[in-house]
Amino acid sequence: PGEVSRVKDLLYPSMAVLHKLLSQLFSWSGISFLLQLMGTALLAVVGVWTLRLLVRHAWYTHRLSCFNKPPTHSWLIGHLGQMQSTEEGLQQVDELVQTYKHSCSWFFGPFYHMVRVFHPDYVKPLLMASANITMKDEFVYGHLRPWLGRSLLISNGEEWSRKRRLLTPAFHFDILKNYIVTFNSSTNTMHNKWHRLVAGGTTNIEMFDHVTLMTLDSLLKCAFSYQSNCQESTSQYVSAIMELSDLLIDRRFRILHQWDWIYWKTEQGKRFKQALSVVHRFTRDVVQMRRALIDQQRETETLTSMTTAQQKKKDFVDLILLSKDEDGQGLTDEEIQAEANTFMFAGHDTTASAICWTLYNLARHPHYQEKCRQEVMELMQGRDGHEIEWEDLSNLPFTTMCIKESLRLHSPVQAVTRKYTQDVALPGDLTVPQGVICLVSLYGTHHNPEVWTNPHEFDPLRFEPTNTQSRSSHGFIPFSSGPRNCIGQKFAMAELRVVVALTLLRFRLTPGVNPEAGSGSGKVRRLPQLVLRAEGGLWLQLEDLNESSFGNK
Ligand code: HEM
Repeated sequence: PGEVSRVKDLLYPSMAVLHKLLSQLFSWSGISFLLQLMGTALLAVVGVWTLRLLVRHAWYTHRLSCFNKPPTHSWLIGHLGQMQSTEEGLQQVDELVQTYKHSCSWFFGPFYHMVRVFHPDYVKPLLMASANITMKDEFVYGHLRPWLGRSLLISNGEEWSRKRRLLTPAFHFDILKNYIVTFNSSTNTMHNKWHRLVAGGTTNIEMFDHVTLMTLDSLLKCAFSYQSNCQESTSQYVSAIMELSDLLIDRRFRILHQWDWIYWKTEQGKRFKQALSVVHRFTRDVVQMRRALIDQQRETETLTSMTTAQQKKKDFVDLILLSKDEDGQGLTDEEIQAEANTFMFAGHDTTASAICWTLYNLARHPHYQEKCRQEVMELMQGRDGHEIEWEDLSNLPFTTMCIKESLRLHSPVQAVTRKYTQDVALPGDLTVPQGVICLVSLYGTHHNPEVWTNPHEFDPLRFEPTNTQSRSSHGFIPFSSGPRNCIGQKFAMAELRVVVALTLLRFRLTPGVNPEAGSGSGKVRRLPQLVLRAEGGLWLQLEDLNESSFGNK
């Protein structure tokens, strides 16, 4: 009882103080005091935040004053809203290139400053800068993170460099050789569909629908050895990938959807999450299954037979599962899933866009189309059937020139963005300050009249070896360049050559008509989204040059 009364003695005074304080707070004067306190705190936070923004703004305005700045709508919002993902947006880039020749500064008021670069001499120091100081910005790449995790495309620094070392062997020529059979068979499936459509009287065909399914089909076989049959019937995984790509584009144009906490509550955010769960479940299951298989083989097989088993493995997931760094460490299952998702994301739309625009350019230039066809026919002379082999790829020089010219004129990727942790010096005493977003315009560089005469004309002869020697190394950069260039470029170039060669062997192409646009001018309006597309699709007329069907059905 003595202890209890001591505790009571101690507690009662403090309880009394607490009671007084609470009653004061909950009295009218207390509430108003509390509100005043909160209001002052809020004002202080907003004040500090605004001051920080103003100082940052003044700092970047000063540092970027060496760059030309196109006129803005207002001092507050700057160029916000002036960059459009439309045909007009691309024409605006042409105007910037005409006017400013190499670079200009840009201001997405009230927060973001940007440097836009579109001349090879200015692009080069930025793309060739060490990967240690190069960063992918969350502002631009952040929306990809829920899908791609911390993968090669969006990671930075040491994490990126380790992943790049581990993944590079998967794109070695010796590995890519094995995929040629897949490129042939996926193309055959697409051509058999075209063959049936033409036989049934449908000759006007939208290319992106068909070619995107074909590139997804072939990537699924190369990445996961998965026979999705997605060109012939609906695949839940493929539909989910397409949904994710569409939703990413949609999100770009909705200001409120930029904040995750708002986005995930919207109808689009919920659809994104749903599609994400389909895609992630698929990749997780494949990786876990393969890991189990490899572990099982390790246990049961001798070292020699293991080597043979390893050699037999051909798909990306197997190769990545087996790759180890200098310390004998490989990637975790989560990391492998992220990379597999990235290959699917980065590889299907880009290659589809490149194929569609190449076919479109050849349709518009029948003499070049015929020259390519002759080249392919000579190559295939005396052979049974149509099968492009690895060794054939280097024997298609003119077709390759047409593909490259198409990649210049209609680059699938319009621009890449970077940030640097140090200042980067450009020619003419210009400096890109650390932390500022740099938009390297692949489109602008490829259409810069200082580099290319008549840049809007399709002229494959630009890529004749004698003509390429005198050109700047950074005038042609569809796969970007430097340490963060495209890891899949040889894969893509091989697939492009197989698809274009087989298509020309089997079909004659002429410009088609978008049925919804009616019989208007037929002028194609470019649509720069995640990759370059065409408004209302890209329509071509097909004439079947062969009676029978092709290869696998
Ligand atoms: C014609 C087809 C393709 C084009 C035009 C293309 C273009 C590009 C470009 C411009 C970049 C740099 C992106 C940036 O810096 O933000 C890039 C990066 C990348 N690409 Fe491709 N790509 C193509 C096909 C592929 C394929 C088939 C794959 C995989 C199978 C692939 C995988 C990647 C990856 C993983 C990166 C990130 C590399 C890194 O940061 O280390 N790409 N691609």
